[in-house]
Amino acid sequence: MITSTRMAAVDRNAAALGVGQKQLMESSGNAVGRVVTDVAAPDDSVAVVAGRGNNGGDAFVAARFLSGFDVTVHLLGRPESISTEISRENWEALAECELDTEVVRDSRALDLDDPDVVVDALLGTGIGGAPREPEASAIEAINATEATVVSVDVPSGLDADTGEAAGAVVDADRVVTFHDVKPGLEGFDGVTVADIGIPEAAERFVGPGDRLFLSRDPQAHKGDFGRVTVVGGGPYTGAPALAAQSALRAGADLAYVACPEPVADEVQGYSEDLIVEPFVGERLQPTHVDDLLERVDERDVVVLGPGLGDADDTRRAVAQFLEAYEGRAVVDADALRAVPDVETDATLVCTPHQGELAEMGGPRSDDWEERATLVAEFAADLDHTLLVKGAYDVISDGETTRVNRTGNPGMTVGGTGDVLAGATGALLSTQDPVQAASLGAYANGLAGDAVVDEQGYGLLASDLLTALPHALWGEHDD
Ligand SMILES: NC(=O)C1=CN([C@@H]2O[C@H](COP(=O)(O)OP(=O)(O)OC[C@H]3O[C@@H](n4cnc5c(N)ncnc54)[C@H](O)[C@@H]3O)[C@@H](O)[C@H]2O)[C@H](O)CC1
Ligand SMILES: [K+]
Repeated sequence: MITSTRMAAVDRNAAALGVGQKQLMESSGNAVGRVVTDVAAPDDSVAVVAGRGNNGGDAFVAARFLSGFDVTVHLLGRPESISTEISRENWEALAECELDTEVVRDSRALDLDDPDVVVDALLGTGIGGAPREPEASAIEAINATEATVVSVDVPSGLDADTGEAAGAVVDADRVVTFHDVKPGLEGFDGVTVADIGIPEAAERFVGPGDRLFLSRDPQAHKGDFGRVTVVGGGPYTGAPALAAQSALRAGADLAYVACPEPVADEVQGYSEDLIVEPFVGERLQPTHVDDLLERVDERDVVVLGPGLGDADDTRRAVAQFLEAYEGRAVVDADALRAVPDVETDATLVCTPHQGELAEMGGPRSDDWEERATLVAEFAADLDHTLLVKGAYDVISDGETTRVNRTGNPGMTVGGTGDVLAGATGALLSTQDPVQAASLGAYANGLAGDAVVDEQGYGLLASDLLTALPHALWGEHDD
């Protein structure tokens, strides 16, 4: 089962791995051609009804695999309005090959001429809202025929994620969908899921396509993108400041730092963008927990751990906080070792390096594939999401397992883990835990790669802060 955003992300990741959209379109079209050949009788007439997006492009390709039939390709709309290069190229190839094509400028002129088979390629996963004209009338025209209807990817008019039809929808006999079944097709008969050659790596490895999950709604207002509270500091002051600044750089609207009084001025000194909320005493202690829980109750995410130190009473405070907290939290550094022993309703993303994972009772393996399997098993036992840092970061909640390959040896410098924790915290306010951790690891590593490309090694964790926004939202030529 795959949602349309995840499908678009996998598509994009496949392209970044060198398997481009045009290759996928060729495979999609070939799969459609095979199913039509299956359902049609020799000499059947086939009417291909295509839209201006890649759904139509798939059908232009399919037409080339139907040479044994009497095929007419009807393009709904002007060729110059075909919305993608790869679709336009496939349309032009049909004309060059003198295949029977017709440009339908006005849907009333769409004459399907009573075909035996219709290939419905008007609208696929790119649909937005109820079908407008001329697609709406074309859908009615298709439904008015006696033909066997084969829909490309999804019946035109259907929302691939919800299975709802906001308006007209094609009454399909068969559906040829690509790569994985779409949620909206559940319960449909006659669905063929075609493998179109998307490499498993396009799903396994975090890539540029994963950034499609980030969106900034222009109607947004303060706080929509997360109020993040870093609970840290004590023996160390840089760590909570890095984590909080990183949360802002990764899109949080507000970053608070709850830290011991004696270091509050120092933490504030790092950046005026932080809202520092000191608690009395040298370090986090159980007496602070109730007030802390109250403070974070109205906020989105807590980042627990940077610079906390591992005094016994601090460890007890961490455990007590986690047991009572029911929100979303990133748990890092000294706070990690409390996790295996606490019962909590909180949604946690734990970000250990391999040494910290071992201290949590987790597995060790230098082989990333074996580590991915072992981490998934441990995450399932813990019932939380793990982001295990390494040359290959492994992210898993026990169900979904991703691997991130961005980053470089320059990032072993102190503080990069604090930056990762803060960025992941910001993302956790709008993304599901595995996606937040995947994007956090990807962006942190990409930022590190950008800094090292620019200046060579000698990277400072604070250098990542300025590179993070581009890593998440910038245009990349990958
Ligand atoms: N990996 C894969 O799954 C692949 C899928 N392929 C095919 O690509 C389509 C998605 O293509 P896309 O260009 O994003 O959009 P569509 O063709 O589905 O439709 C967009 C097209 O239609 C217009 N439009 C949008 N909403 C409406 C509406 N409500 N009324 C009228 N017209 C509308 C819009 O302007 C565009 O012109 C996917 O389904 C697969 O078939 C790739 O071929 C290969 C890999
Ligand atoms: K379709």
